[in-house]
Amino acid sequence: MKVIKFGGSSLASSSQLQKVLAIVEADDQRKYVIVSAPGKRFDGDTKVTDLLIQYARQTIHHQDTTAISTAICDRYAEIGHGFNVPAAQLEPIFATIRDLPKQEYADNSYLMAAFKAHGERLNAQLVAAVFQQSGLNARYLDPHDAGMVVTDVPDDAQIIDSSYDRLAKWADSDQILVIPGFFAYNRNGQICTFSRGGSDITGAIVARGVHAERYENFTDVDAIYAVNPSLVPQPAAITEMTFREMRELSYAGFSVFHDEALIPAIQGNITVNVKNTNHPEAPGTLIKSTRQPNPDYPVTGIASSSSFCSLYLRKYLLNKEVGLGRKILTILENHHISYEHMPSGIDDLTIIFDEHQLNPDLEQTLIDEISAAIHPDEIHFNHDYSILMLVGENMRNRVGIMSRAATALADHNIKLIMVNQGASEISIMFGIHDRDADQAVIALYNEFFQTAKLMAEN
Ligand SMILES: Nc1ncnc2c1ncn2[C@@H]1O[C@H](COP(=O)(O)OP(=O)(O)O)[C@@H](O)[C@H]1O
Ligand SMILES: N[C@@H](CC(=O)OP(=O)(O)O)C(=O)O
Repeated sequence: MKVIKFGGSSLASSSQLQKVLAIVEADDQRKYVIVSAPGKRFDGDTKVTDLLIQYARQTIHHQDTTAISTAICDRYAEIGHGFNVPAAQLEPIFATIRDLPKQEYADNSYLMAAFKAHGERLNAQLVAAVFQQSGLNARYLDPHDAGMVVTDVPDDAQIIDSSYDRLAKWADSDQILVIPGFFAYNRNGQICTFSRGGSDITGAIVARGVHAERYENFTDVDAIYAVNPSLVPQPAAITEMTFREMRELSYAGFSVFHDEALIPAIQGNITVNVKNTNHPEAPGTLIKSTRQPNPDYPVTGIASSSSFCSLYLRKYLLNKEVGLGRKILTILENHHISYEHMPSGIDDLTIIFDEHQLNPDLEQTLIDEISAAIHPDEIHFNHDYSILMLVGENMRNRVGIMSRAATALADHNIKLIMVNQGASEISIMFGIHDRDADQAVIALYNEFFQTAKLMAEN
């Protein structure tokens, strides 16, 4: 049995859904179909999830929502009309969209979560109707009925482990189950979503729950490439990579697959196959527990992400002060803030955060409270901060990778603000300025892929 997830780009229009239908029909092992909300049809288009976010904001601010709700209905109408779905089946979808503001929500964060989740929920209902009309034995399965219960964080929920036993009851389904991605319910029955891009997470959870042999993740690229293809034309395609490699790369910017989706796949040891809806015969990329090393390429992938910021603090004799780390971490904990990394020196400490957790007021509060607690000689936030990651299982036993990387970056005059090697055996992390990020990825790609290619050819 396979779990198969289609991203927003694969479901953006009726012509894309035709391809999805053909893919599902082509393999009777594809029994669990996870769907995202309709995504972008062309460059500059808006994803339905983003339209729903606008709709939620206008509702919260008591603005006129006629235009935005019509725009959302139109996206479902185009898909439904493309398959001649009867009005009797489309009308409840439109009514649900129009009635979203009339429902009761505990507060605005649950309102936002419920609005966003309807992108997936209504699309899964529509896709199930299209499948049935095309003769497939398919039905919609709501995350509630599937048994998926998540933590009570409306926009960044985590699956609760007991969900897996309930999901197991759906194993070996005869029917094709069409399940919306991206959301589930907390213990009070309220909708909470995963973080953005989280339909990948639903797919991995269902794959683990029903003990799938494979999790196929269909998107709009032929493979996961060694670098983001928007930076380098036709970069090297990765045919196989390990879970650990992909987790580090997706965390640092490979948006093609959500980093949190790897955890259920690892726990269930389920091979993930990233494939292209527009080119399903291409083998795509396999993500699995182990892989064959290729000695010519010590590096598997290079990623960068600007969604980080750092808090720098200097205090003389920082290394001698007992309890300093605890005082800082307690302040962060009191504000429900997690940190990503914390490299330290003799007198200096840098704490790297996911920028989305912070805002100017909170930053000032943190500076004030940390200053009162430890009296630093210098303390400030730095937002011009990107993380650059060089990842590869083969780096583990190789000498000189750091030297090659640092030289390639220096040759392009790229300043290193932070270097972190050692915490992970399979990656090197650099902190650099945002403005250098793209050039840094290209410089490292040329060093580790173009040079290796030339050597292999000669
Ligand atoms: N290393 C990479 N390899 C392939 N695609 C990547 C990579 N890094 C970023 N991407 C981007 O990820 C996109 C696919 O992810 P996403 O937009 O979330 O698709 P979907 O709509 O299927 O969920 C690709 O179109 C590409 O622009
Ligand atoms: N629709 C949600 C969840 C998701 O996973 O979407 P996509 O598969 O289009 O990345 C989002 O935009 O965040």
